[in-house]
Amino acid sequence: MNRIDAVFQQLRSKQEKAFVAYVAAGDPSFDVSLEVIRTIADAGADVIELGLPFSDPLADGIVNQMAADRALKAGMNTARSLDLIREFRKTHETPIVLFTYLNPVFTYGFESFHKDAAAAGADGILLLDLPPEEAAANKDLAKGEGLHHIRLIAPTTPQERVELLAKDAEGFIYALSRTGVTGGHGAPSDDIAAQVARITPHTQTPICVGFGISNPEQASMVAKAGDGVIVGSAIVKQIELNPERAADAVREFITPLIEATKSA
Ligand SMILES: O=P(O)(O)OC[C@@H](O)[C@@H](O)c1c[nH]c2ccccc12
Repeated sequence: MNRIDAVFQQLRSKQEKAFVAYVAAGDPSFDVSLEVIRTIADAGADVIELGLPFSDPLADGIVNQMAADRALKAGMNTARSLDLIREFRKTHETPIVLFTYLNPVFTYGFESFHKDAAAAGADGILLLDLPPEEAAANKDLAKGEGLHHIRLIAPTTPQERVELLAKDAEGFIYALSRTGVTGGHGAPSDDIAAQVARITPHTQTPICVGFGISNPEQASMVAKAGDGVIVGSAIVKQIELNPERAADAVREFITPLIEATKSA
C-alpha cells in the first residue's frame, strides 16, 4: 500500500488529523536538510512535502523563493533531491510528496523522473503547473510507479472543477486556504470550513488545508475543519533564521503545531 494511504488510514482509525510539513530539499545544504527532514519525522509529522528547488517558483512567496535559492546555491538539483529521499528512506518511513513545477521534471525527463522518484522512496507528486486536463499522460505514469498525484483546489476553483478534481483525487487533496502565493501573514480566511464542505461530498480522499498557517491557533482551527494541516513558509523561515541549528529550531517550532493539530 502507498505510504500516504497507510498513514491516513491509521489516522482515520485514531480519529486524528494529519500534520504535513513542507521544506525545500537541500536547504541550506544536503546534510542539514537531511537532518531537518529526519527531525520533522521524529517530531511526529505525518507527511513531508519536499520541494525540488527550481529557479522560477511562480506560486511561492519570498520565504520559499529564498529557500529554493539557498538550495540551488548549495548545489541541489533534481537528482540530488532524489538522493536526499534515498538517504532518508534508510532510516524513516514517513511518506514524502515531491512538490515542484513542470519545468524541472521535463528537463529531467518525465518518465524517468517518475521512475526514479518512486525508486528513491517518494510516495506522491504535486506538479503545481500541470492542469488536470493535461495530466492524463502524467497520471498514467504516476500510477504506474505507485506514486500518488496530489491535486490542489483553490477558493477560486469553480464547483464543476472541484467535483472533477475530487473524483480522481489520490492520496490527499490539497485545499488552499486562500488565493495568492505561499507564506503571507494574513490569517487563513475563516470560511475554511465552507471551503472544505465544497469538496467533502465528492470524495473519500482526505482533505488537507494549507497556505498561511503559522501558529498553533490557526493549526487547530484548520485541523477542526479538514483532515490535515499543511505548514510551509513558517517552518522554512526557521531554517533561514537559524542556519547553525536548523533541525533544533524546526523541532521546537513544529512541536506545538503538531500538538495543536492532534488535539483539535
Ligand atoms: O508556505 P505556506 O503558506 O505555509 O503554504 C504551504 C506551502 O509552503 C507548501 O505547501 C508549498 C510550497 N510551495 C508551494 C507552491 C504552491 C502551493 C503550495 C506550496
